[in-house]
Amino acid sequence: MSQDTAFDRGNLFLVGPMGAGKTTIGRQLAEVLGKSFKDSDHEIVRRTGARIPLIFEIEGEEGFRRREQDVIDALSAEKNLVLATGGGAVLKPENRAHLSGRGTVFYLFGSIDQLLRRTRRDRNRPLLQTDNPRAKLEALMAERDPLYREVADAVIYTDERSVRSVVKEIVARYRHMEKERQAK
Ligand SMILES: Nc1ncnc2c1ncn2[C@@H]1O[C@H](COP(=O)(O)OP(=O)(O)O)[C@@H](O)[C@H]1O
Ligand SMILES: O=C(O)C1=C[C@@H](OP(=O)(O)O)[C@@H](O)[C@H](O)C1
Ligand SMILES: [Mg+2]
Repeated sequence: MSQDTAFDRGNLFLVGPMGAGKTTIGRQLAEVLGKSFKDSDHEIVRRTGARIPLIFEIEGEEGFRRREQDVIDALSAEKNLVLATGGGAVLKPENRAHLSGRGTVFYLFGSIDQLLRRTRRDRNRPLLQTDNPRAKLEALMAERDPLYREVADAVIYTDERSVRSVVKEIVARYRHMEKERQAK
């Protein structure tokens, strides 16, 4: 599918590591743009009736990824949506194809220090419930950063920046893309 068709669906998809701010930024971005907001993790929890740590405990990461794939497939098919994905959504090639083919993808980037600060108090991310969350985040970023870049139309730096300023930058860049699209 061409990138133009992807743009015309009116979808913005947020990808990036845990703690980049996808859920927080996504909700505000949707409000500013007058679009609906969905979060793939929230949808998984809603459909399953179990919270993420319990899904990991019972079904393992593999079970979670299967559920995530179903949800990404369904949500990315909607229109005029801001979708915050989970940090591992880019792992499956099917998800990457849906995200890049059905909307405009923003990679929210954060340094390891920043990601650690934003995730250290939250017990809801099973992958970080380890003795060394820094090493875990480093390993995940080494594997996933190329995948985030592969699907992204734009990379947004979030370190030391307020939610408001990140939202503002995404809106500006999206509006610019819209203008370029209309000029064609
Ligand atoms: N730009 C930011 N500045 C300060 N705090 C932020 C920023 N973005 C997110 N946060 C905070 O970091 C934590 C993790 O954000 P969240 O949106 O859950 O990230 P993600 O969905 O990418 O894992 C939340 O407590 C959120 O309020
Ligand atoms: O990076 C990951 O593999 C995960 C990220 C989480 O979402 P956030 O990126 O919104 O924290 C959630 O999907 C799950 O705990 C797995
Ligand atoms: Mg999130």
